[in-house]
Amino acid sequence: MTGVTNRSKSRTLEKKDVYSKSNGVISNGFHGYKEGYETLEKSGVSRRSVYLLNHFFFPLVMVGLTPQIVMLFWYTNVKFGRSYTALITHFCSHSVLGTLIGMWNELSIINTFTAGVIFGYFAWALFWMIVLPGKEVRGPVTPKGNTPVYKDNGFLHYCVTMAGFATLTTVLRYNGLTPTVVYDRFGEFLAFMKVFALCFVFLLYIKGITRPSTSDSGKTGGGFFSDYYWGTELYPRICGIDVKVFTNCRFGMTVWPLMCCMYALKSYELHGFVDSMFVTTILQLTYITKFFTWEAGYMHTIDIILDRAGFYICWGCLCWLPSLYPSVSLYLVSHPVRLGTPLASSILIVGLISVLINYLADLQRQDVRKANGDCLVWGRKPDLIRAKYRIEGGEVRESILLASGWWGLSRHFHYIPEILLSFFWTVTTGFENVLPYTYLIVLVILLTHRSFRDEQKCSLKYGIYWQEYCTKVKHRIIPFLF
Ligand SMILES: NC(=O)C1=CN([C@@H]2O[C@H](COP(=O)(O)OP(=O)(O)OC[C@H]3O[C@@H](n4cnc5c(N)ncnc54)[C@H](OP(=O)(O)O)[C@@H]3O)[C@@H](O)[C@H]2O)C=CC1
Ligand SMILES: CC(C)CCC[C@@H](C)[C@H]1CC[C@H]2C3=CC=C4C[C@@H](O)CC[C@]4(C)[C@H]3CC[C@]12C
Repeated sequence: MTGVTNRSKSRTLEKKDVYSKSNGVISNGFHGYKEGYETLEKSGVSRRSVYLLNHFFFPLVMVGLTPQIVMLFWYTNVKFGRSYTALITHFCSHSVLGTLIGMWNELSIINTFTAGVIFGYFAWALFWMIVLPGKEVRGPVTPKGNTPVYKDNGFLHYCVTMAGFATLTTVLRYNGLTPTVVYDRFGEFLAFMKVFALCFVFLLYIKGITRPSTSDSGKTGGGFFSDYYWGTELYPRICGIDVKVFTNCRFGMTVWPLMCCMYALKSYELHGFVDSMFVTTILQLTYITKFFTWEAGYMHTIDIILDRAGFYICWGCLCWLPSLYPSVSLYLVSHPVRLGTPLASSILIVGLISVLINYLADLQRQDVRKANGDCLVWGRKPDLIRAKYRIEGGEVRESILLASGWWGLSRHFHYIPEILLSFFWTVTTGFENVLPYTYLIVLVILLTHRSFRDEQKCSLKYGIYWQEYCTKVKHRIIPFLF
């Protein structure tokens, strides 16, 4: 072990001069637009066009389209027999605008029941977020040199909320009621959340400019749409509550399992026990439980350290996530599939193995850093790169890049079990319809895009040390292929 550490140290010294010339300064959260220009300029695209594309058209298109997509996705589920073909045929005969107007006319967005349930849940989540105990954990140092501190009570919060839901369900059923009313009126919930979240993100935009919580804030320099989409603050806190922890973990990631349970219950009310629903529910709940046991690790991912609290992250977790992530369960409520015990248990087993691999990979890089490299990886001394980087102000820090174990197979190997897992929880629906595969398709796009964004960030942060990692571990996601 010492050998590895010493070797790394001397390598670092050899590189000192090169490092100071390399671009070792951490990106300030603006997603490396400068590098984007340079690459595109080389290919003949003018700086002005790239600027407009990155700062104006892309955010504008995303802010304009994704809220409609969320609603249309739900509408296809309930109105068009879960068929994209039927939706497109309707577009052709009634126009897209006509379809959207028809959809909105069917919804009463402002109703006290929907608002009551949503704000009731907010109050519940905030209450437990504040009162539940948790170890103090420190996030990574920010580009401006701040170190955010979190209370690690996510797993407890998850347990309390699931127990609360079980109790509420029992009480309601005892009185002849059911929580599956959320399934019946999901369109209203979604419409309310969509509008609420758009306004909330606007308030965050204003807050980031006028009353930021920390120095990791400010405009992106790309105009209103860029600021609204990417956010104006990295770690906004309101009355001590961390906004991103709330939107991502206490809302998005907690509402997802609640909805899975609600859909499973609805399916049970309609069809009795259905094995496909059972398998998909167990796989999703296992994945989410895994997330909460590792929540402190999530504080080191680009969602938290790079992405600001804007439309992408906050609207995404308040609206996109509850609509899309549990959608396989939603589909199975009206399309129950009987798999039979051998097939159901095979899917369950391979799905659980996928969660385990994904978990072990995330844990491995975390453990190696915690032990400062003084540990074994797959029974051997780890292959490490002690990468230096500079934070704003010039201070140099060091971080470990693991180049063996899961992180030696490819640079984002853990995305493979993540994708396989969602394939397994989706394949329970069979191959009749493409609609339940929407989440899987979006996930593949999201993770591929994320791998590029992350590598751009790491390359900016670590300079030649990142190049060294890329030389050692040649492939991005799929070993020997990509
Ligand atoms: N279902 C979904 O929608 C999604 C799920 N996920 C899942 O979330 C989890 C975390 O996501 P992930 O994309 O990994 O998070 P991140 O992309 O944020 O993690 C990447 C970070 O890890 C550090 N890192 C990169 N390579 C190494 C290495 N070789 N050794 C040590 N540290 C390294 C770098 O941060 P540093 O600056 O600290 O060096 C890098 O920025 C995964 O399990 C993923 O599958 C992710 C995205 C979407
Ligand atoms: C606006 C939209 C087009 C896009 C919104 C995307 C976000 C909702 C998602 C982007 C990254 C996602 C996540 C990253 C990592 C995670 C860890 C994993 O273990 C659980 C899931 C998740 C929290 C996941 C949640 C959705 C995103 C934030």
